[in-house]
Amino acid sequence: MERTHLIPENSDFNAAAPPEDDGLFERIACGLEDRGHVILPAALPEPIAAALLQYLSQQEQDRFHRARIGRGIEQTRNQFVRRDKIVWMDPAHPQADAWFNWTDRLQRYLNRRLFLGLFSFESHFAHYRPGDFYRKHLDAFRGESNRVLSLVTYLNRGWEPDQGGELVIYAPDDGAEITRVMPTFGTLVIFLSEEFPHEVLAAERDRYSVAGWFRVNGSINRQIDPPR
Ligand SMILES: O=C(O)CCC(=O)C(=O)O
Ligand SMILES: [Fe+2]
Repeated sequence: MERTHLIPENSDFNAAAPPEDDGLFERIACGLEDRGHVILPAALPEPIAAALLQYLSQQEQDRFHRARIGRGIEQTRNQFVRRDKIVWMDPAHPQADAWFNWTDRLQRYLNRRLFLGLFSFESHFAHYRPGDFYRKHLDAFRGESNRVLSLVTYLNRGWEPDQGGELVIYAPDDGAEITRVMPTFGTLVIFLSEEFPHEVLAAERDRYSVAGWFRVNGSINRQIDPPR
């Protein structure tokens, strides 16, 4: 059997550097350069979204746990700030391959294009049940974190405008509302972590997202900075 015929040319199997990503990566770079944030509806390539959905479907609900606010000993389970449940993604999981491949290529593209010096990436699934929220917050505080870029995408098919669950993004300077993003399937939201306060409004239905952070290397004494 000629196996080469099983894999069409220019298919996503060539994960090394599909040129079709460059248009998308460039749109992201331009948005970040001009405004510090970018919102692209239905932009995540379908095979990657599909792999994420499959990975998500293999996560038993009991693997989701309450997200903690803060780090180390200061971590508290703060029901007033956020109600979602999360599960960190494992880069070694077979269904995580497409996602981490893609975020890796994006990281390299943005480093080349914007000299961001991004060094690592971590991400988790989040599940918001009906009524769950995440109050206005920043993903990183200047000088206290090495999170540079926040990346969010959504895994909800058929989301309707009246179902709530929007991500509200506020301006860095005067705190005015900039935009509301519906959590529709494959929508990409990318913004500077230290700059943009944002919040997740309660929804009428279950809301699934992936949130991730690109970090710079904050290693001290030759210890590689541990993620999270
Ligand atoms: O799900 C979203 O729209 C954003 C989530 C978020 O802000 C976070 O996890 O830090
Ligand atoms: Fe956030």
